[in-house]
Amino acid sequence: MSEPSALQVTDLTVKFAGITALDHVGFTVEPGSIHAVIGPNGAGKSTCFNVLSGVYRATSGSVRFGDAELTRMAPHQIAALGVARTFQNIALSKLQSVENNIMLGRHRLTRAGFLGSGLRLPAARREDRRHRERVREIARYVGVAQYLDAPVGMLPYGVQKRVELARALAMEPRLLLLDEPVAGMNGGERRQMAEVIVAARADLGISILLVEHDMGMVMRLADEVTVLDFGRKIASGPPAVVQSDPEVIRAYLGEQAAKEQENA
Ligand SMILES: Nc1ncnc2c1ncn2[C@@H]1O[C@H](COP(=O)(O)OP(=O)(O)OP(=O)(O)O)[C@@H](O)[C@H]1O
Repeated sequence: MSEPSALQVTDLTVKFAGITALDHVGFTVEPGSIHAVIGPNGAGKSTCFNVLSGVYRATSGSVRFGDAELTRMAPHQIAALGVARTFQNIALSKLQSVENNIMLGRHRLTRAGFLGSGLRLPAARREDRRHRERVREIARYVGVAQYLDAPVGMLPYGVQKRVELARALAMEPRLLLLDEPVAGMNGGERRQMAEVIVAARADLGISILLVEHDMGMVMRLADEVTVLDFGRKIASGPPAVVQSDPEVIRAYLGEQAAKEQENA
């Protein structure tokens, strides 16, 4: 077991042509905690996630996971450190079975590699069997074991989201980045997903960083919340404190007013 590591974001700035999407943002995800990043539309949440997982480059600032500096790493190098992510829009192979999709998460842990498994060498076969056993275990854990042989595209949306979580867990991560894990789900699906997230933290001891629009979910799940607005951090702290912060209320009321104006 490797030592638990904190994720430390310091002075993170990301500029696109003419837009400062993140402006000197800082926060720490403590080992074993659930940390939420929230904020109105366009606040910079996705940009932040994309920098943490190596998809976007930071303009300046630092992201450290334990001793590693992530800002200059490619996505696969970050994944190899034990940082797994899910996507806002499901990124699974729709025609492939649930089992094969979850297996993809185990690639970084596969020693035999493509050549060995392609030639069906005995060692590769044994390894493949071991990985498939773990995949079935994880599938049971997130409640999708009954769908292992089904093509992902045939399954209800809420199940697909759980398969995506299973694929991320199959990487045996130390830090899990969840991008809007309950977006588009109904009430029952949201509750199930929340239970799995809480259980994953408790049973596996991993840290979880989530971006989420569902405030009820954030308030129930998160130990710490960081609030962004127009790329700046405007508040941080435990959910109850953040919820009653005047600047946070103002930011969300501003968003509400903008929506009402759009609909008028
Ligand atoms: N690839 C990009 N190129 C140019 N501008 C971008 C890019 N990605 C994000 N932005 C801009 O950066 C700002 C922050 O966007 P971001 O998507 O990070 O916000 P968000 O908080 O995730 O919003 P939402 O809740 O709507 O997903 C926005 O002004 C957005 O238009």
